[in-house]
Amino acid sequence: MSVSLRRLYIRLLLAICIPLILVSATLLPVLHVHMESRLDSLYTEADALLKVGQEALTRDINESLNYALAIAEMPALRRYLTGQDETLIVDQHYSLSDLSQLSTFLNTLINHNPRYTKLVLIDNQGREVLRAPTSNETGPRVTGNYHAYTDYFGEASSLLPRDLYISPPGRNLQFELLGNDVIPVVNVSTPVFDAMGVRRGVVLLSLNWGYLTNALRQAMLLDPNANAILIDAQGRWLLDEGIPPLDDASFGGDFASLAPHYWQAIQQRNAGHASVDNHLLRFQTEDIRTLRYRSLAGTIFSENDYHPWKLGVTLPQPSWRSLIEEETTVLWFLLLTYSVAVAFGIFWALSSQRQRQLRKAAQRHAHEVSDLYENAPCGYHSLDSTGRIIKMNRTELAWLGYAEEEVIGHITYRELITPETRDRFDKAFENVKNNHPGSAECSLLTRDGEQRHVMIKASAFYRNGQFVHSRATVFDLTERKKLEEKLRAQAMSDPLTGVFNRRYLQAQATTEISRARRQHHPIALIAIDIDHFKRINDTYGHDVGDDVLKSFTRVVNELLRQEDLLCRVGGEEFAILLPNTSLAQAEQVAERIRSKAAATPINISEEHSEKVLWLTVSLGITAILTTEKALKPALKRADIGLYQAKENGRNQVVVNTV
Ligand SMILES: Nc1nc2c(ncn2[C@@H]2O[C@H](COP(=O)(O)OP(=O)(O)OP(=O)(O)O)[C@@H](O)[C@H]2O)c(=O)[nH]1
Repeated sequence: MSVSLRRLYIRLLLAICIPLILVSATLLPVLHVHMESRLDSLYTEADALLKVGQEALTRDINESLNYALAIAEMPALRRYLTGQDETLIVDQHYSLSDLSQLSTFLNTLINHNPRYTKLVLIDNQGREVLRAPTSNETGPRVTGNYHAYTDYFGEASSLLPRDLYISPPGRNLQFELLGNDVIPVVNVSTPVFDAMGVRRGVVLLSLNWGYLTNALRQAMLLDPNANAILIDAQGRWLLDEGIPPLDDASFGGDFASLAPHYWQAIQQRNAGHASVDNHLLRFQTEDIRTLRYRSLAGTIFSENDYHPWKLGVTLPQPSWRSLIEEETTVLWFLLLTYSVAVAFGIFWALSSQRQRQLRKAAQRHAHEVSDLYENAPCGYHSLDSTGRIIKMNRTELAWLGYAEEEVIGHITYRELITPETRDRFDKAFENVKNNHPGSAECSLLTRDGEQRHVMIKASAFYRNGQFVHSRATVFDLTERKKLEEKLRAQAMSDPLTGVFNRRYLQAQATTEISRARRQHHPIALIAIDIDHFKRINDTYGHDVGDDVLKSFTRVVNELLRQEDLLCRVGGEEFAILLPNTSLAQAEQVAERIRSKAAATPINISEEHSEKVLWLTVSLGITAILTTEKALKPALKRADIGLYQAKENGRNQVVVNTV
């Protein structure tokens, strides 16, 4: 995977993740606050429900206790119970109709109040003397039940007036009539005293515990999700039905083992809140013995290990999911925000990738341009209005042999130009400063003292009508000049021997003649022809003839001054222009050539063997008149001398005077 592609993927990942993080960072506090407020209201609701439930339960129990006390203090009941005491003389005034009235009253009371399951009057010996509701078979009279060993009788027998004993909630299995439902009951007993304050027995009132606790459940109906908890000090379940999530609980069940988490939370404190199994538990301790809601009771007794009870309310706690599901508008808004953010992020990732590609392309382009500027095959420079160099490319610096820091801002370009060509530069630079194109062919002086012939073409950079700097392109003409020189030399020289040719002789002769005229110097011309050259060609071949020609020119050149001009004017014919030379001097030169040629052996190789050739030359000499405009007449005269030398037998010099 390429680096740029990997970078794109990372950016896309960021584009998706960063909005997600930002949206989550925004959402979480909002949801958290929301959750907090939900929890607060849940706490408030739990408190309210607990209070309502507690009041309902308390009110019903207190009323029941008050009823028990009121019954115990009924005069008719007291009288009846006193009459049942065998140790006393039977009350003559207590008739059967009184008993019937009392029984009817009590039956009515019990039958019409579902809160109670039974009422039993017990004498001091524990014998049951009256019961409501009454069985049809037995009538209101004694049933024969004996309560002497029951807790409620035992406890109430020793209580003071208005004291009460409350039994632990339990099933109504003792002395119940067969056919009655088995239901949870609480037995409340209180002593009965006669008007004289003598203890006459005990009143037992069995409370329908399911009915009483129903008030608690009714209170929970305020919230369909709310459930009540009521357990005794040992962790026994005191409601006749279970609650979710304790559906298995039944009256008397071991709550502590059925719901250990709840039990653990409840057991630790008397009251408070706890979060258990995704439910909020609000609970408090209730001691039925200390309930004093409009109570007439004195002291209330009970068995200690049953009290106090724990009364609680559970409410399901809000979950994050339920919270989000409730806030669908917020959820949609956040999803929209997230989508927009992701879309924007992806757009950003793609566009930044594109920008990066463009930037890279621009950098590459700039680099290419810079490279082209710096390493172009021509020089580039910029000059300020004073001609100081403000920019110069590497190529031109290399030509000149300077480092950039030595040139830029330190010297004027003019200083780099030879004095001979400086005027051309100055003129061209003036043109450029006047916003006209300027060009000049100049020679640059390099650091090594060499010269470079260049063509400078420049234009001006103007801003707001003001000259800012010049921009020049410099073409190196040195090589071209050399080539031109070479071509010119080639055009002027004989390709075989390297000496000048006839054209050059004629051109140079004009110059030399006019100089001789100006300087009043003599000037002479020698014509030379190799004798019997044809024979050499014919005998040894044309190549050997060429070698002989080259060898001869080398011999002659060694005998001449630098200003003398040896030229090949024909096949084996040569001419020598001798500036500043008199005819006599020319004759001496000619003689030297003749004798040297005749005395110089020429080595040739023929069919794998070395041979030596000897040759002679004939020469004609003439002086060039300064009145003559061209070489032609003098050349003719020299040729005549040459022919004469040939005629005379060759290998000789003939002077042809005018
Ligand atoms: N090898 C060679 N031979 C050349 C060249 N130019 C001319 N020649 C030959 O030079 C010879 C000149 O011959 P001629 O004019 O008869 O003169 P010669 O043989 O030197 O006789 P004289 O001049 O009378 O002494 C000819 O055979 C040409 O072909 C050349 O460049 N190379």
